[in-house]
Amino acid sequence: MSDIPEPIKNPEIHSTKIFINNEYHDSVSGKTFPVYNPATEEKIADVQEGDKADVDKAVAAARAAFKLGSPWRTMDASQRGRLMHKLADLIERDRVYLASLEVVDNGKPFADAYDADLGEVINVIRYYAGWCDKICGKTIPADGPMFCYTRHEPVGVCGQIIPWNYPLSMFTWKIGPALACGNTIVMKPAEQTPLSALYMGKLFIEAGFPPGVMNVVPGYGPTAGAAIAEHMDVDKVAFTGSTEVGRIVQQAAGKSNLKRVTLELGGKSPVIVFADSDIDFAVDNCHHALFWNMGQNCCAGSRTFVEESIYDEFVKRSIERAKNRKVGDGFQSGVEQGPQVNQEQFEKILGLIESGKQEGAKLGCGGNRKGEKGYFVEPTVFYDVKDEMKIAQEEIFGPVQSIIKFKSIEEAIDRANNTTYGLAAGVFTKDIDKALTIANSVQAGSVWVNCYDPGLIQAPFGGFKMSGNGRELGEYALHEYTEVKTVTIKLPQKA
Ligand SMILES: NC(=O)C1=CN([C@@H]2O[C@H](COP(=O)(O)OP(=O)(O)OC[C@H]3O[C@@H](n4cnc5c(N)ncnc54)[C@H](O)[C@@H]3O)[C@@H](O)[C@H]2O)C=CC1
Ligand SMILES: O=C(O)C(=O)C[C@H](O)[C@H](O)CO
Repeated sequence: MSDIPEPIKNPEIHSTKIFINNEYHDSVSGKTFPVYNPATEEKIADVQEGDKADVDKAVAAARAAFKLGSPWRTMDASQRGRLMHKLADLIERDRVYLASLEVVDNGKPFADAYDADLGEVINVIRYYAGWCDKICGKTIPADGPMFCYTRHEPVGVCGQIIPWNYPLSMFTWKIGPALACGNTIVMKPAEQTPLSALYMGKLFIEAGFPPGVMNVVPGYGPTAGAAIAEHMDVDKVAFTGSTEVGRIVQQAAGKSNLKRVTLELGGKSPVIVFADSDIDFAVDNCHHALFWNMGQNCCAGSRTFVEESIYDEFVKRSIERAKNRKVGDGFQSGVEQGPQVNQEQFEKILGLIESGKQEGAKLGCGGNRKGEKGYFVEPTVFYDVKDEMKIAQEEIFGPVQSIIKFKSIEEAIDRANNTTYGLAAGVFTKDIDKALTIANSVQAGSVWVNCYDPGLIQAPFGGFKMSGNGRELGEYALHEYTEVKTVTIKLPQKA
């Protein structure tokens, strides 16, 4: 972890308006919506509420910016890279402010926001800045007297709908590859956490991006989000969030203009711990795999499978670790866990904890709200969890660990795969054969061996099965933001 500076405990809110064409606008309807601090339940700001009419304006701006001959379309790719590096410089300059904004808006601990989230944000933009002038087509040895080559062209106007768990990280996972490939963007941040995305508008202006390349429309899902997914002039939509809404977005694309769709959805990711692993190391990693970011992580290790012979000891140590987890306001130093993002998530989690108790899982610790104010949940560990229990099947998205016993590797693989999800998986063992057997057998977009979610921005991330479509991060994400055009030229003769 880098040195963590002092946070700004009461960050001034600079941007609450809709960002279109490098200007801030009021909503067409005149409506606003409130944004709350989940640690205090107090209102932070009223934000302009975007809806279809605002999305139409943003799409028109993005379309104009994408027009052939526009400054963005005629800009050298290397210059796009320089703009992105400038944007990363400005985020670095404002890192403490942006991290503080994430704390008041989302609730996460400042040290995590500053180090992990903002660190990732800056790295992602720099990584994709480097790609801008390295996105190449191929020359193809086609039959006949032909000169055949491909161009990797930008898709066009990209709608991007993001969640609240990593407001600025998810923003940059989406804009990084989209900008590197030369697209224009209409972004809808989550209604719970729009503030950092709106502030980014200022940095886009300062970095020198042409108007209309980046547009941010805050608002609700079924209105502003749906307007993007259904829009006839949006060429691609990228979505991160619940599987339920992912399905709606894909249907909306199918019913409108068949826009390209990439989806990064929920998970119920297994972590398989074999008896030969270093038990303290495995306990600590499985703890972080689940409790990181208050459990609000699409790839949270939410089914901890532990081999029978070490099960009791593993459970005992996991409970001790969870009991020591420091919960509190994200601005307090040393805090590991802040509040859940809002009342809806808080109630969903408490409801699932209740179902675990009712269905007979054993409660090792936690199980309740913490304190009287703010959406804090006690770090909770269930053991003797059975596969058919709701807590082992549904995405909880909260600080609730479920520890499950297994006997053989074959059984562990079958049970790990017995889910509609397929986002990630972890394995802890010192036996390379076991590690590779699991890595080759689990249905998951990412498999981590003796680590969990190391956050490698150079490597692709995405889901098998109902955890999504397409890949984010790394070189793979570039394929999701380009159309391949084949150009064939007839030659007088083959030479
Ligand atoms: N994969 C992930 O990282 C995430 C998973 N989730 C899961 O989803 C559950 C519910 O959380 P929500 O915030 O309700 O997720 P959600 O899927 O409703 O929200 C994600 C984004 O989708 C937008 N949205 C909602 N309805 C839409 C629609 N009809 N058309 C277009 N966009 C729409 C929202 O405004 C937000 O920007 C969580 O408890 C968790 O299990 C939630 C957030 C992130
Ligand atoms: O929750 C999500 O949607 C993510 O993709 C989160 C990533 O795993 C990552 O930890 C974000 O920093």
